[in-house]
Amino acid sequence: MSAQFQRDAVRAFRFVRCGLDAATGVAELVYAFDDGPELTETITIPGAPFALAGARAHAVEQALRVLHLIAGVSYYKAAVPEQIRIDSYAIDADTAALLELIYVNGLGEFAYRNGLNLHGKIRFPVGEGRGEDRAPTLGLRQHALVAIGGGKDSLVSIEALRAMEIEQTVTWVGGSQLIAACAQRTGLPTLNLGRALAPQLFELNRQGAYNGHIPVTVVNSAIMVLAALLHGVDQVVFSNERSASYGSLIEGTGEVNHQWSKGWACEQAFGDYVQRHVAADLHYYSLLRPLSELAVARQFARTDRYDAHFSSCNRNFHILGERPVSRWCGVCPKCHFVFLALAPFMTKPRLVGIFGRNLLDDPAQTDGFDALLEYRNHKPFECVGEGRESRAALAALAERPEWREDALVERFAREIRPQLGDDDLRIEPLLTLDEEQRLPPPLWERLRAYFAA
Ligand SMILES: CC(=O)N[C@H]1[C@@H](OP(=O)(O)OP(=O)(O)OC[C@H]2O[C@@H](n3ccc(=O)[nH]c3=O)[C@H](O)[C@@H]2O)O[C@H](CO)[C@@H](O)[C@@H]1O[C@H](C)C(=O)N[C@@H](C)C(=O)N[C@@H](CCC(=O)O)C(=O)O
Ligand SMILES: Nc1ncnc2c1ncn2[C@@H]1O[C@H](COP(=O)(O)OP(=O)(O)OP(=O)(O)O)[C@@H](O)[C@H]1O
Repeated sequence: MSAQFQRDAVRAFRFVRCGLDAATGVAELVYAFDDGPELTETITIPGAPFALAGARAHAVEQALRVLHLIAGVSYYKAAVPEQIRIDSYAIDADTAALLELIYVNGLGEFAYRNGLNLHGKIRFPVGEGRGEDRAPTLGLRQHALVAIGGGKDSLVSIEALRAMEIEQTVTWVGGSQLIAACAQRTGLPTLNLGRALAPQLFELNRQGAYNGHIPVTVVNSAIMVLAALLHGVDQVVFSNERSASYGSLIEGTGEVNHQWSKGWACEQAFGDYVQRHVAADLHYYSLLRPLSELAVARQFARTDRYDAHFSSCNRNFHILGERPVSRWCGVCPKCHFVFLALAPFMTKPRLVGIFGRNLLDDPAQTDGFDALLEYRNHKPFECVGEGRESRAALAALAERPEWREDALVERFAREIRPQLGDDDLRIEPLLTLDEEQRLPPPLWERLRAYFAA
């Protein structure tokens, strides 16, 4: 970008065009501010050439457009202008409603941190004379593209699908070596989807664009839906647990959910949309929706297959910047939470071996753990479990001889626990399966049996 970016002078964000080259599997998603230079994000789906015709070609076009519209959130946020324009195709009211839901809620943390109010401000233009599309059934092959993120959650799903003998391909977006190593460790077929943000975005950031969190899970979901159609398979599986539906409670503001696009509202809206507008037999669902973070941690602890490979620490996943020296930084909210969530279900030497140290015996981490407990602070803007899960996990550790003398466990028992009622501190009620989920019905029954076993 040559001219200096003046975010407040921008009038319109434009969805310029999108296209897919079926011969190479490369999709281009093009955006612009006003009449400024084009910003092009590139998505690469391996496996080309793809033979597309008839209803499948139409479904691919629909999936490409919805990806274009959702991935635009990374660029729109740079200026949050009054106007949104779609230059090369029209959308219906249903599509506009989905996008407004995703943009307003998925940018909730971004808006809060930047002092913006997006409610009622984001309006996608609805084209004239378009009725609602009803997607046909395409006869997709029974097979799951399962998203892998390098952390514990997706590995729990992958092992569950393996146990239930569901054919799966372990799939991820981007160039993370850590995710690649976990994927390889599964021993299953893999698929690595390419995503390159428009390089000018980083320059816009340097020039004072608005910046902040975007709903990355629904962007990855839309990429995987496109990949599923190109590969002719009928399931896109994520591993978002029920705890993700609950945000941080901010005094004077209300609930702000960092992980909104991992929550139930997003899964329902996006999954239903895909079946109505893209392909009636393409199922998008989260296998872990019925589980809390603690239930996922308990399940993860049942095998040590990934101990030396996985990491939930987000410092591993930056696009820009240096790679961390260790898989676990040990000081961020995700390290704190995952250590705490696994502790009730693993031997202490195994857990300390994974992290390389005992985070609960380090007084320097007091504030970090207090935020998880919602004690004198709100739950961090990160993908961590609910406050009640952290409180129940610490209460359980306070009863265990091997943990109770560690600095932060001892402090919890002395200072915090007496202020809490016993009902708030039991782990067992947090381990039950919830009914809220959108798994294909026969799979739900089998999954129930698997987790109960
Ligand atoms: C790795 C990470 O946590 N990144 C967040 C961080 O970004 P940062 O500037 O420190 O570095 P980069 O990730 O390299 O990004 C550089 C800039 O690129 C833009 N950008 C990046 C990805 C994208 O999809 N769209 C973008 O526009 C952005 O301008 C970046 O500054 O801080 C940002 C907030 O300022 C966060 O938005 C970055 O988060 C990434 C989108 C990300 O992938 N985060 C996941 C690790 C993450 O938070 N996953 C959650 C799921 C949450 C959800 O679905 O909403 C999880 O752990 O479960
Ligand atoms: N690069 C990626 N490509 C595709 N899917 C991803 C990617 N990163 C994360 N995901 C998926 O997004 C969802 C949310 O990610 P999240 O980080 O919570 O999961 P995780 O890495 O499996 O576990 P953890 O919570 O321990 O980090 C998961 O279903 C995960 O598989």
